Amino acid sequence: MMSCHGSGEDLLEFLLYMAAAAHLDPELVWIDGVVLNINGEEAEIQTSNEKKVVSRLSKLHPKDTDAPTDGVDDMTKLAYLHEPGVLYNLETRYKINEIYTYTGNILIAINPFQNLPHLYDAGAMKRYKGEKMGNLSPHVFAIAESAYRAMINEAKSNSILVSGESGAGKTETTKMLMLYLAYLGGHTASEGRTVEQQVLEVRRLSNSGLWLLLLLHVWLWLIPRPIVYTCMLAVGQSKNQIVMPEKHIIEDI
Ligand SMILES: Nc1ncnc2c1ncn2[C@@H]1O[C@H](COP(=O)(O)OP(=O)(O)OP(=O)(O)O)[C@@H](O)[C@H]1O
Repeated sequence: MMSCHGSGEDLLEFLLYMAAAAHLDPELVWIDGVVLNINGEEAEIQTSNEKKVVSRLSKLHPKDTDAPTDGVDDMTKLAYLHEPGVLYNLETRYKINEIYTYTGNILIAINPFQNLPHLYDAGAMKRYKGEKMGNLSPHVFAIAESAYRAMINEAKSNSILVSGESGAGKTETTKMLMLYLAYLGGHTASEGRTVEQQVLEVRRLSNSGLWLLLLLHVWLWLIPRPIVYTCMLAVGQSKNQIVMPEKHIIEDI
């Protein structure tokens, strides 16, 4: 919690908070506002939707007033890392069609529910090729690039974990990953099909692949537990992660 010091004017200027907002509007989880007065453990707040509310100080979270108006591309750059701060940053970026944001080396992707072809065209793939993660704006291609380079440099298999609720965009994201990996693999034809065609054909198997995974999962529950834990650990240790936040959380900001 930000400390309160200085004159009354300082208070207005410095104490910007986000308040739990469910009691203002059931659609909202958090809302930003300015603290007008503090009385003991309670604060009077002017919210950004022009309402005055009283909230307990313990329910307020400091807002990062130094963050750029269009948000930060990596959550680790936020001065305060708390739930409303993270959601506010994602929402700010989403409004300007920046659907990707890093948290360290994890990529958070938000479903744009619209086509953004400029994000995935040949020019974009060319830009990300050979670039280290973090040199360019957050992108699913940067994750694929980093996984691919690590695989080549360490001469070991690599994996990318894509997780999120149903409809969050996992399939679309996986398509983009495969598109980029196919691009890196070159376009040399083998058995009459280019690498790109072959990789994209694998994509069509993905739904039946999911059923196989489900069967594997059921089977794993029938065999001794240590084996199950080993498999889960292997997934948990994947360095390249893409997380798709649940839709309702983003919509509730
Ligand atoms: N990056 C994106 N660009 C444009 N549209 C997208 C993107 N990601 C998702 N969408 C849209 O959202 C829809 C749902 O996405 P998708 O099928 O990838 O979700 P999913 O997480 O795989 O869902 P499920 O787990 O139910 O299979 C897509 O059909 C597409 O219309």
